[in-house]
Amino acid sequence: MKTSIATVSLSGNLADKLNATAAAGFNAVEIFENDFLASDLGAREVGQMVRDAGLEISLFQPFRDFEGLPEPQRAKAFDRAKHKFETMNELGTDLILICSTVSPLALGGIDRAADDLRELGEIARAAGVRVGYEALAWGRFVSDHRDAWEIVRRADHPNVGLILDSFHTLARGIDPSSIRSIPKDKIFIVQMADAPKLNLDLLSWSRHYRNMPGQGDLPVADFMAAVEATGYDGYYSLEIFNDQFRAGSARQTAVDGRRSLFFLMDRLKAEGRAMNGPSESEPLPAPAKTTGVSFIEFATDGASAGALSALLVSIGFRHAGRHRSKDVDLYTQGALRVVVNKETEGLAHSAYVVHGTNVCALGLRMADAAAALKRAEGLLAAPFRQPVGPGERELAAIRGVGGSLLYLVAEEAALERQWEVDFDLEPGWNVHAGAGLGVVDHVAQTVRYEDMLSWTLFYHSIFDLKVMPPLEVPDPGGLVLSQVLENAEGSLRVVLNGSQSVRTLSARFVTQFVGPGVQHVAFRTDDILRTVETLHASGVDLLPIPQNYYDDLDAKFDLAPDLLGAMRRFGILYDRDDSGEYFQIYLTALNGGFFIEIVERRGYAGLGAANAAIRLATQSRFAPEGMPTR
Ligand SMILES: O=C(O)c1ccc(O)c(O)c1
Ligand SMILES: [Mg+2]
Repeated sequence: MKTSIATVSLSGNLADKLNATAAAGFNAVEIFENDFLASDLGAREVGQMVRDAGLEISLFQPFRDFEGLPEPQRAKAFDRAKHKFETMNELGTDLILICSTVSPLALGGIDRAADDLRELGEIARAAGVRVGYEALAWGRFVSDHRDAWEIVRRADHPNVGLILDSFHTLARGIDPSSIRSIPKDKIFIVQMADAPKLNLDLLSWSRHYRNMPGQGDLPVADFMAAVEATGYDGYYSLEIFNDQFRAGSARQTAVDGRRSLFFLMDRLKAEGRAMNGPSESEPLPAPAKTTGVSFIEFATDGASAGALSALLVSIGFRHAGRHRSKDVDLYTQGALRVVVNKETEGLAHSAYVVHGTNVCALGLRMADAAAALKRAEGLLAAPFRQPVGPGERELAAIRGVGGSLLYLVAEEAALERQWEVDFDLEPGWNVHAGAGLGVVDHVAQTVRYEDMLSWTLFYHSIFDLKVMPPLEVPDPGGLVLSQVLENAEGSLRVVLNGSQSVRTLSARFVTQFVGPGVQHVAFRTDDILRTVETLHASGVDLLPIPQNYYDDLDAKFDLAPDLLGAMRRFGILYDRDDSGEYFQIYLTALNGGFFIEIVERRGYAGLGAANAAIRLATQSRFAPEGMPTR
């Protein structure tokens, strides 16, 4: 697959955009005219800069309001086009995009447009360039690729072809299978974009809310499958008008873009819907089948480790062993494995220096870690290796949120004897029931708002995680966008939170305290009342929940008085739906804002969204020192 991206999709100046495009490994770039006009380099120099970056120019665009004009505007439009053809020769590209006219002066008629394009095709031929015609979804006379194709067909000129853009076709609900019968040689380039379903006029929707294929709600896979059915082997070029991307990191957006194209193409290959030409690689291993969190690793130092281990012990963990060669301790409870790393070098230490005490790594358990690593690398994740001592296990790892690590732990490696290899363990280290916490229920990572789509794509493309409908949760300081990703069994749930407001707890965690990373971990118990009583006895500070909440629960659900009484006393939150019942408690946050949640599920599949606003309001009242509430 040949990949390309339009400069309009990326932030920064032209040099930033080209560097980001090249670094992400694209073959080519579409030069948006404004990016060229705003550059202080001439066309030849820009062309040279593109080639020096190892890229080609797939397209120069857009050229507006060309077809169907009466004289004298018609002659003027042809003159304008001739001038652009000269610029194209200097840039070193042979393809220009003409988008369907929105001019109030233009006259309709398929043949009139076809005649104009044929005449332009002759001029283009003389200039050694080609023109591609695209139907804008809001075009005045032409707003459907089928009409654009009919015009191109009637123009019947080798230098005139069609440009397809998934947004314009899919946003209007046009069936993409109409593409299948278009001869591939007449498709000059294919532009790819997705978008979330919104009730907005087509133009505003397109100019502000496009996103990478797979990040939105349009059937982009069906569109691409239809293009593949023609045998098309030209560029797939991302053209993403998005306000967040324009403000975000060009490098990140470019990587996301290429990842999204690979992800989509890989899905088509797996479904037998891709062309699979001779130069195409094999499909990647299937999305990694996960089975849960194997371990959690904290980075800390000698001075801060005391508070962390006291917290762990207070909720039922016990110190289970010391690493044989590193300043690393293991804490266990049920099947939970928590690693506390106080090393003074290596990644954990850098993570501590930059972020303070924080979760620097997560071990994800999966059926086939080697295949997962191959898939992750194929989807442009950054692999990570660090030195291991003699005889110690080496786990595959990739970089995740905030530079933290995701260890890809094969089921066999998650078995207990592996801990015995690396650690000097206490007798009975793995049979400690503690306060009844057994497994990790979910892990919540707070990220910058503008990175929400990026991390969603990261998890969704590499692992077998479904993207649940995003939620907006009110915090007293603003809204928090919350995105859950989970596997079919519910054994791995990752929550991504991000907030545009600067005053929410999430935003302050990212900007003032830890930075992007794990803000909370939820452990699961089979008996919330027993767990909460154990915690109470060991003096754990639980987040007190307002009594109003319980009055409301009482009115809403028919709860046994004893149970409701215990919930009131300890601050247990509750939810019930068709799937079952859910109980949650929160510990007050550590300095820096990291906190622990404990849940019990009785069949329940959700994450207690109905309680999130109460919890956030209470947390912001009880924000620890170092986390000012204003
Ligand atoms: O929004 C526009 O005007 C515009 C311009 C060029 C394109 O290729 C496109 O898809 C949209
Ligand atoms: Mg387009």
